[in-house]
Amino acid sequence: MSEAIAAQLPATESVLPKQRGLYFAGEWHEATGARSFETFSPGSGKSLGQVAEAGEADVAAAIGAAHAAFPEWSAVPPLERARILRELARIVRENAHELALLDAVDCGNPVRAMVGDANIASAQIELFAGLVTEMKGASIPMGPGRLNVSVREPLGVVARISPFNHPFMFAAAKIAAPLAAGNTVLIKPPEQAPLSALRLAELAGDLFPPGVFNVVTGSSREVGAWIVADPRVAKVGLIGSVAAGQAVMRNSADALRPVLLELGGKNALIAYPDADPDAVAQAMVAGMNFAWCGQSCGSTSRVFLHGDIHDAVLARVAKHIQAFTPGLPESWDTTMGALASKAQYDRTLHYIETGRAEGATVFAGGKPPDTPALAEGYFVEPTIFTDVTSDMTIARDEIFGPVCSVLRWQDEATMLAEVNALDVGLTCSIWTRDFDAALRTATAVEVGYVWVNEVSKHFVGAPFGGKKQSGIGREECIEEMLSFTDLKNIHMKFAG
Ligand SMILES: NC(=O)c1ccc[n+]([C@@H]2O[C@H](COP(=O)([O-])OP(=O)(O)OC[C@H]3O[C@@H](n4cnc5c(N)ncnc54)[C@H](O)[C@@H]3O)[C@@H](O)[C@H]2O)c1
Repeated sequence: MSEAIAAQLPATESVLPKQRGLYFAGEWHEATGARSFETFSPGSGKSLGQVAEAGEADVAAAIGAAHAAFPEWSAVPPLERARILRELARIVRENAHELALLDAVDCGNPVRAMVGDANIASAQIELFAGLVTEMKGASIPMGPGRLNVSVREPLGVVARISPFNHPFMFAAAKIAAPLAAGNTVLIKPPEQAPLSALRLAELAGDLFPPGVFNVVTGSSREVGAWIVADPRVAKVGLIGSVAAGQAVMRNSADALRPVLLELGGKNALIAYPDADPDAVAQAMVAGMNFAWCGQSCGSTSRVFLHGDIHDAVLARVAKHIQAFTPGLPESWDTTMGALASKAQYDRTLHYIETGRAEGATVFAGGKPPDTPALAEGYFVEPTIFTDVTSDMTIARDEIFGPVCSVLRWQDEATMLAEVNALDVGLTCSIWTRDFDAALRTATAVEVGYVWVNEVSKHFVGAPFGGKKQSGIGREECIEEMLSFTDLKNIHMKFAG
């Protein structure tokens, strides 16, 4: 089976985008001064070529194109916008393997997992295509001869800035809601993995009138900062770290511009004494998203095991963790890829050292693999620390690497206080057969997304987002689309 699919995968060179420039106003542009930066494959260390390095004037030109296209696009009837989005979804689905391979070589995640990403992107685009007529307003009966209506209007230029862990999925899926609502978009893909956004523009850019969909690339955070500084941008949606979210919000203050922020997490998996130890062991591993080296905002990297089942769960973890062995991302059989960059690799190894130094026990992994074929890439084995306490650094910081911390608990109130002690609150996974405990805990945890006897999965249409410093706003649902609209109230009085 896997051989047959591997045979269908195109050669890596053939999936690289030919265009490496900036895409705006429906055309490809060189960056000012023909500046560029090099992008590398984190699995092999090999160069994947040059990509345009946008300067401030280039960013301004791309925003100008999006701004100029807004009146035309916002006037396109909703069902026509939906038709174009469905066409986009079809193109994404038809090219899922090619796009997945491109992401695999550029960001290090395994190709098989990235096919899933492309299909999720497609499903989300279809969701928003189906929601275009739900951009409804309301009316208030104000009496005879009067009509009071509230209408929803698109905002204008929406900027979407994304991180490296799901490059294509974020490029494709995150444009759907703003476009469905009649906004134009500018995307800024991650500096570590910019290629799939360029390929998206190659494949689908001409579906839209010029200026409706635009892409700018760059190797530094400045590019994102220039976007945020431009007063013509009506809303910024950022997926990234808490620090970047704070910067975007701060820099949006002068313009009094709304922001949509999907930021980091240090999420808890909580297992009660009645939970099935094998199911919890499996969930511990699944919740870490080891396929993409734990580089997922929703990863449940703090595992709170009740003392009664602590040892029984750990006794079953090895069996499940075996499913994840670091391998070359472009190989169909690979179940766990490479970290996205040297910075992520160094950061992960640093936290592993810190965990050891602070007295936690390495239960699994804890080092790069010994495989010679992986020596040039940024690979780290799936790592589990036991004997972790809540005051340890590895129990507090988002590592964004394949490192899971296991904590033992006895008293529910103490455990919940520890779960809620951090400034972030994105997801939580609760394992119990006791309905009361499940509901009590789901209510008590200060997060935006809770699973009971499930983990890791997202559900198209269900609101995803964080509380506290994990973000502002919700995505993957109708509220995401409505967040790219504003309400206008119109009161009419008719003669006679
Ligand atoms: N909540 C979610 O849905 C979600 C999903 C994926 C990743 N994340 C988070 O992303 C982080 C990992 O990604 P990262 O290290 O690439 O994040 P990052 O914050 O360093 O970068 C993310 C993006 O923001 C840009 N950026 C950085 N600083 C900026 C600024 N001051 N102004 C404008 N743009 C700026 C970067 O260029 C990049 O495109 C983790 O914290 C992770 O939890 C969150």
